[in-house]
Amino acid sequence: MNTVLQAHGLGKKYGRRWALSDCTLEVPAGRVVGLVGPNGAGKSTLLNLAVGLLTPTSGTIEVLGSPAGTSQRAKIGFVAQDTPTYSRLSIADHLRLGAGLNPNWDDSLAQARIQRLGLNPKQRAGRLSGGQRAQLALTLGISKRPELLILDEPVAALDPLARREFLQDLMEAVAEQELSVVLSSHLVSDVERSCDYLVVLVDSRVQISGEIETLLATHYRLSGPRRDEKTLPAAQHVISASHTDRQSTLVIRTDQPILDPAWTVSQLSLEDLVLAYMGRAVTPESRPVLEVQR
Ligand SMILES: Nc1ncnc2c1ncn2[C@@H]1O[C@H](COP(=O)(O)OP(=O)(O)OP(=O)(O)O)[C@@H](O)[C@H]1O
Repeated sequence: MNTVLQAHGLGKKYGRRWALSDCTLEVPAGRVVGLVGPNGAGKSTLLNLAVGLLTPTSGTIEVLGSPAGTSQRAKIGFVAQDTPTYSRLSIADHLRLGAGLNPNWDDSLAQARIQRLGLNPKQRAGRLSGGQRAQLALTLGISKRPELLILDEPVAALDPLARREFLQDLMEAVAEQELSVVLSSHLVSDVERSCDYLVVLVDSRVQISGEIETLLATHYRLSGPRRDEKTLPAAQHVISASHTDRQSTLVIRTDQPILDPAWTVSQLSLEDLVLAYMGRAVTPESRPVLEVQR
């Protein structure tokens, strides 16, 4: 498998607290990866380690086949969570800076995007709205023609229409430039719309990662008469369980047919699947990374 991002036992500690720990992950090339998880799960920490802005306390991380670090920067486009821009510089200044700093800079792409967005190149970045700033940051990220684009909650500040346009632009860039993308988001609907690969990070650990299509085809909701989940066949891995006096509802992962007629079996939406993993307490048993690929 050709990977753009590979982490083994990766950890980052601030003082005595682990922001990310024991993170093992492989992200294949050519994907648009959605990284989701609750606040404080470690998403930004993972992305900052990937772009070399942080150094690991433990473990390793490789990006595009080499250890993450400064030598990789030209190949990676990064839009940080707060979409940093220089408030006193104009949009045109930002594009000039981009051209000066990036060997593969595509100026016609950058100019065309700014024009299509209806932004005035003379406008100072400090005067742009949050959404416009995010669009400028995306333009800078895409126009350096990276092999990997990493976006940390790029749409958080955008209204629903601007969000949709932003993601459409991103999809176009993916189709035109053959780049891989990793984006973190709290909005599963956005991930569903734009991503084909999912990583769920909870409490600094990867809970599941895999192709979204495969994940949806291997997870089910079972409901039926109350039952102890320990009595399920070994091939049915329980992700979440809730019980009333008479009824049990389980989310399970399996690649085998479900034969027990006592269960009513239904498919999960991506949101249900994410919530099932997000709600899971991190216990020693839930720690192994579940990698689902076909
Ligand atoms: N510079 C820092 N110093 C100390 N602790 C930090 C620092 N940066 C992050 N942390 C802690 O590390 C943990 C992971 O933070 P991180 O920002 O990676 O989470 P996140 O998943 O991106 O969260 P969110 O969805 O809220 O943006 C949190 O508990 C956070 O408080």
